[in-house]
Amino acid sequence: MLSTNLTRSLFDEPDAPTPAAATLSAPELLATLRLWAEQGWLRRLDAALAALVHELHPASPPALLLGVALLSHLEGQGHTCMPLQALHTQRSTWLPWPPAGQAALDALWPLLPTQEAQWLSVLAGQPTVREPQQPDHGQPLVLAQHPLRLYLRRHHADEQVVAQHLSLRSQAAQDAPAPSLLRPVLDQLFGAAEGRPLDWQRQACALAVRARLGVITGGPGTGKTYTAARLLATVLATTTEPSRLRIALAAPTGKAAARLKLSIADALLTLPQVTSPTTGETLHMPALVNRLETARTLHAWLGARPDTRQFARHAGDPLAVDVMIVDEASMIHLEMMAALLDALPTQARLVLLGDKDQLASVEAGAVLGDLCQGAERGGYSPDTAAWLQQATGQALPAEMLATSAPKPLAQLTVMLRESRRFSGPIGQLALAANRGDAAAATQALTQAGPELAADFSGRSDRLTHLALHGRPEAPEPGGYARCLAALAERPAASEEAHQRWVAALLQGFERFRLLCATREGPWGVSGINAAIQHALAHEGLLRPDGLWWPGRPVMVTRNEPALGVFNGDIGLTLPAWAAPGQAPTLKVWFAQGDTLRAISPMRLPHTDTAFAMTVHKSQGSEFGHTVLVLPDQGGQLLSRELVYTGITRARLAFTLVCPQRQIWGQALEKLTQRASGLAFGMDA
Ligand SMILES: Nc1ncnc2c1ncn2[C@@H]1O[C@H](COP(=O)(O)OP(=O)(O)OP(=O)(O)O)[C@@H](O)[C@H]1O
Repeated sequence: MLSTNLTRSLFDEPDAPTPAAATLSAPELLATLRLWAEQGWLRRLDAALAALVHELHPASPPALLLGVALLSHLEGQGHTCMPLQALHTQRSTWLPWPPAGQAALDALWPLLPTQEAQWLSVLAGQPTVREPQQPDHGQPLVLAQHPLRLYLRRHHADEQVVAQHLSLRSQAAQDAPAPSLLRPVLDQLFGAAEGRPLDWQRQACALAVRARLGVITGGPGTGKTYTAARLLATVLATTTEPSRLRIALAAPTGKAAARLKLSIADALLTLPQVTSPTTGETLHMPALVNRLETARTLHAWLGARPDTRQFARHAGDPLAVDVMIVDEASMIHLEMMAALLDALPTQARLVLLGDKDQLASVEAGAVLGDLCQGAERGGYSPDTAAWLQQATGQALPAEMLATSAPKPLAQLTVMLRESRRFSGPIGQLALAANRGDAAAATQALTQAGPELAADFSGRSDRLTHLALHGRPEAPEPGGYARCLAALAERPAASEEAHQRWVAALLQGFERFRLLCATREGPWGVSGINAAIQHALAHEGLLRPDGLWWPGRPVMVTRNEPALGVFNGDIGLTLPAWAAPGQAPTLKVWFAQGDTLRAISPMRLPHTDTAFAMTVHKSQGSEFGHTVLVLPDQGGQLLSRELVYTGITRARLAFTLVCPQRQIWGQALEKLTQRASGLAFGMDA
């Protein structure tokens, strides 16, 4: 039933509801939401949550029931809250539903208040809604102000945890090395400062040791890991007992973690000699590299428990680390960041590395994006600028100083701007895509050298041919046929030879990958995987038989901590070593740094075939030749960040396959916006 007050207040509005909306009973509204779920505009969960709120409090106003369903829907799209004023003023941005869905929304839209004050009077005091300052009785919803936004309680709690920890960590650490101590260390690591252009890597090193948190963002090849290695050297050179420092390396995926460890170890070994101004001793880098533990996924560090949201490490039983460097931080969602900050001892230093322009995680929240808002413009306070000048010997340009009240997080964040590895045609394409400059991106794709190519033909047979045979003219031709031809060359001589064969096949497979925007449909992951598998079988390169067959590449789709593999890890199904006369069994092989892990397929029930994978799942990985496949229809998943992330997975060659040319332009135009209150929580 509609509450009488609400009905009256809605009818009093100039844009009074259509009678249909105004006379809708709660059961009718809930039935409509279920219908929307059947249409695919909402998830079943979204409609069920509205029903739960109604069940908890049958007098809940319809605006609340519809609002909850929309909030839950937005959560599924990666938002952590629903901005109530923006929902009204920018409806098509937050709810870009198809035309039929829009028409259905139109009919119920008058149920929703148009002004924050009206929302406040509808929601405040509802037994299912809590305001942050009110006692927590387990209300499923939280209403926060300035600006007014509605949360599912879990996200509000996580956001509070993150905001509180970040605020604490952003204060200058009491034991931060004095600028006079830092200066000689940075000069040894980066060369003398005088007469050199501003070096953001040097600034990043200095800022990251000033507080308990450092955020280093930058595009591919801008030297994030190069800087992180120097940062470690800086910490070691300025502490009194460097041999006791416990250093942890982490990333959201196993592949990214392994890559971080290799890059950091390489960078440490090529550092110039550094003498500690504290101890007077020269740092012994090989010893430090030997002491570095294997880099692990965040799930592994935190002790993720399968099928629960619980972690073994938390404030009551924290991680035993002094410095933690986390790469690919753009993939960390709100809940994971809350768990990480909760489990990290307060005195430990946290350094986040990542590219703020990449796709955010599938799960709700875009923490790195929130932290790096405005990073291009610096926003440093006069105090930070003076401290940096003393520590680095370089002055920040005036345009990098804050023009209004300086934000605490800006004082910890540095954006690296010069790409060292990514300056060729792929780099140019990535820059154009990141600017949303479709004309420049298309020109780069179609007129640059053999590194880049585009196929707008819409012919699936051409895509399958590309998947099998690559582009012979490209610096890394790619194509699965070449890689899988080695399947027939399994050595029988020795177990070592067999291991080398497995390692070479895994390496070959990593040189080429198809990345799709979508899962379903002929241009999505499942359709393309099926087409490639069929074509490889047709050419006699594979013999698919049941679910498991030699040459089947798989992606693990669930964390399996007991097996040492995690969601997103990629393996290849190959025979195990068998002594002469014995039948080999099939194993799924994973490369983990320099070692191979073989797991019985029976122990891996949660896997997908992975000739093609989603762009989302490719984050943290790079391939010699990357093929980005866009769908033939637009949709919510397409965005500039998705295209940019796809392009920046390519090391030597990139091919775009886009069956409808206008989809390319549409994708580049659409910049993703994720609702979050983190910045407001931090500034409060
Ligand atoms: N200041 C520098 N001087 C010389 N070489 C550098 C410098 N900074 C980075 N490099 C080199 O540039 C390459 C890319 O650096 P690095 O791997 O640290 O970048 P990244 O930002 O971590 O890249 P990705 O986003 O791919 O992880 C490396 O070979 C590194 O040694």
